[in-house]
Amino acid sequence: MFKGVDDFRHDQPVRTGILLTNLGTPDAPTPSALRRYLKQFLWDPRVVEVPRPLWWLILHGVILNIRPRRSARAYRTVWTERGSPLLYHTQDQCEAIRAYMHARYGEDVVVEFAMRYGNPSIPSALQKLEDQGVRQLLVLPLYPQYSGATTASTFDAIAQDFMQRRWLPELRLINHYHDFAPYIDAMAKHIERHWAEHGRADRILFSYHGVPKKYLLRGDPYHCECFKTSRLLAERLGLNKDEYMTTFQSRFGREEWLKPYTDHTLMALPAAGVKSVQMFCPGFAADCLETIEEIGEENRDYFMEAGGEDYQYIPCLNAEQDHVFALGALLEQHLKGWEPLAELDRSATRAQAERLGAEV
Ligand SMILES: C=CC1=C(C)c2cc3[nH]c(cc4nc(cc5[nH]c(cc1n2)c(C)c5CCC(=O)O)C(CCC(=O)O)=C4C)c(C)c3C=C
Ligand SMILES: [Fe+2]
Ligand SMILES: [Fe+2]
Repeated sequence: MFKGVDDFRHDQPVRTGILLTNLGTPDAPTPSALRRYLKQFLWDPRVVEVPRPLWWLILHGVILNIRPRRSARAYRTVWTERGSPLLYHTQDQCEAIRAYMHARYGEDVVVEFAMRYGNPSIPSALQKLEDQGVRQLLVLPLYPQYSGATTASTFDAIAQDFMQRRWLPELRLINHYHDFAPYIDAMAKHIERHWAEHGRADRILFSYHGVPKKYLLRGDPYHCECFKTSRLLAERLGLNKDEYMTTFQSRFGREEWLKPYTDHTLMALPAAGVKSVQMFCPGFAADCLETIEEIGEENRDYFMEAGGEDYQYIPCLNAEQDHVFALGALLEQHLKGWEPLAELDRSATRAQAERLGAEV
């Protein structure tokens, strides 16, 4: 009940909200759903840095007439009963992190997820959080390496939604976690488990989504952060320089992208005596079209046709427990400054977690 001018909304609990985001995926593996998705995605000036009148003509005149049908065919090969892999892995991650936070902070922290393009949209998730009384908002874009094309674009979408709102929450956006020790460790353990089961290969390739080379020349730190993740992961795994490589996948269009290219590298390796490879994608928090179909299938063919003998794809961390703990630790590090969570973190948390049965 409203009691006075200094007591506005006193009866609502003040909550901290966590918003997990990923890139997004079409609603269905059909040309019409792909057209809708690609139209929103490829019109984002953070993704395609081509001057607008010209890009509108290319997008509407060429790309949206060809690509939706081709991409729909690719999406059909990865689609499941639960829909797109990117969507259901993100759903699972959200549920696991919600359980993690609930065990520690009870009702004081709420967790939702959203997609930058497509559904569930960022505005719909922000509305859900506002409806739950969120006054402090921590956003974690599930991109370990920062890029303007991904992390900054997520910020744009939040800022655009905020333009329609009167009472903004406190906002913190996690920029990147490419060198966060628990994330490196979760990947290393995941790869070691694969080695324990399948043995090792001549070489392991760490393949990251590419961006046009001009983004690097214009100051985007993405390239550097990918190489740093690879180095830290290799150090943690005890790999020599000739036992691993960093490569870039998923080119789009004709211009030069970050090199070395994953596909060209795989075509050249057998002739250089590398007959077995293992592929891992440290930049993808969840398996999606670009990992399952492009790395798991398409690139396998390039390597085998060039004379390769053994090709293994190591899946992403998805909702694995070590990953959830790493992301949970990352979020908690960023929650620290926010009262009363700092208090809760020290004393009440343990008792609360016990009372709630510590689901995680
Ligand atoms: C056109 C330029 C593109 C840039 C730049 C780009 C950067 C970029 N993308 C990811 C992560 C993902 N991309 C995914 C799919 C995808 N990416 C592009 C284009 C660019 N990406 C397209 C056209 C598509 C759609 C699929 C297709 O038609 O080929 C996905 C998978 C989505 C899914 O539904 O499974 C992810 C994830 C990053 C991290 C990044 C820059 C660092
Ligand atoms: Fe992409
Ligand atoms: Fe692709």
